[in-house]
Amino acid sequence: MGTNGGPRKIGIYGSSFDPITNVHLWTASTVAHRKHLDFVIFLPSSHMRHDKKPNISDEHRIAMIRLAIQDNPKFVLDTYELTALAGMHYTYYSMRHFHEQYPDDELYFIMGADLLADIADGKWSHDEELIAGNKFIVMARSGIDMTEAIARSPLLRNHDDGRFQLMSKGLAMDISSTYIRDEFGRGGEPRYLLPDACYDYIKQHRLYQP
Ligand SMILES: Nc1ncnc2c1ncn2[C@@H]1O[C@H](COP(=O)(O)OP(=O)(O)OP(=O)(O)O)[C@@H](O)[C@H]1O
Ligand SMILES: O=C(O)c1ccc[n+]([C@@H]2O[C@H](COP(=O)([O-])O)[C@@H](O)[C@H]2O)c1
Repeated sequence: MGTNGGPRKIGIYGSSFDPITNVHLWTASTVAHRKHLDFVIFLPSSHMRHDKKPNISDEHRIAMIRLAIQDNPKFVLDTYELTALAGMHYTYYSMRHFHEQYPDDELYFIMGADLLADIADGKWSHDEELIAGNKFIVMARSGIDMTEAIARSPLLRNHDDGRFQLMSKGLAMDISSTYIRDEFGRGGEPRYLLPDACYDYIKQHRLYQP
């Protein structure tokens, strides 16, 4: 039960988390605060994804998410996609799983506007069922017009009944995992772009080295 006695509001934040960054944490916390979410599930994506292969093992990705979220009781790790069978590792199946796990709660898939544009361009699996059956919190990203992305896609515009909650973060903070990986790989110093414990973990395990 949520704080107001109604259903709980749960955000599901999917990413390869390769590695988790301070922007993942800050965006999750901003969304949770503004949208009054009871908690946010951090959902690391499968190594079976065709579009994004992780650069480190699932164990390392999980370990760093644990270190990053340990002090925040509203942040929870779920490894569902890491054990999903091939072909069942898509967001549609994950959301179906979470609806079964939390049947009385309101679920929101949290994503950046770049992903909304990808869905508009037909790049996601089971997009009809995913959109029809879910609600989304979409975070603005510079250079992407969210309302235009919805308008240009028949699928998105015909489900534009309030299920897309568009949110401008108020600050264009663009720390990417790619940038951090490149810095580690090329002798840079990405120290304050991710939690100290994750920085130390990467150094200790010599991750992202060429
Ligand atoms: N600065 C940001 N503002 C809004 N959304 C973001 C931002 N960075 C990432 N996201 C969103 O967070 C989710 C996970 O992003 P992801 O981890 O792929 O980003 P990334 O750090 O750029 O990763 P990579 O560099 O490995 O591609 C996606 O929904 C993405 O749109
Ligand atoms: O289901 C899909 O077809 C699909 C295609 C691309 C991305 N996703 C999900 O979107 C989330 C963020 O993806 P990305 O590419 O920003 O790391 C992550 O949970 C992925 O599993 C999902």
